Amino acid sequence: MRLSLASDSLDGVAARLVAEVQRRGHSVTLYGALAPGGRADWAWCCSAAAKDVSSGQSDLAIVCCWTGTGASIAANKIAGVRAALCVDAATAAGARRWNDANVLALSLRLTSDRLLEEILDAWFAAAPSADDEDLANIAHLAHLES
Ligand SMILES: O=C(CO)[C@H](O)[C@H](O)COP(=O)(O)O
Repeated sequence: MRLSLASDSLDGVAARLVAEVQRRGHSVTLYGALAPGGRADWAWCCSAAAKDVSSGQSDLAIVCCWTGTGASIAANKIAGVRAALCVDAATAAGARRWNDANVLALSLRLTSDRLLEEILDAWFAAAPSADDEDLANIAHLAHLES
């Protein structure tokens, strides 16, 4: 898959994130502190990664900041984006399955190297649900956005 990755700093697991995503065979487009030269503030770099998903340039995005909150808020401002701040593997799997989340937001403060691997494994393994109830929820999000 094509992934856009953004982080406002190289603290914590940000650098490892790039390697872990590539190790899983995905191509990456980098923003913020992951791509020196670009604007690294969380509102800018995380929304830029989310715009790639909205435009179809990327399949998914992963956005990071110290808390993960700014990253998720910025991404969720972009049309068609459903960003989920995940702190463990079960939450990441649920976000993909029930929320059809197309952007994963991570906290650099909370996410250890081990946790990163677990979250990414769960995130990539899970697929959006085809249940009517789940699809209705996602459709309602689109309605709220329109
Ligand atoms: O968590 C964040 C936003 O939600 C940012 O990573 C945090 O505000 C960055 O702070 P600083 O630029 O002082 O390192």
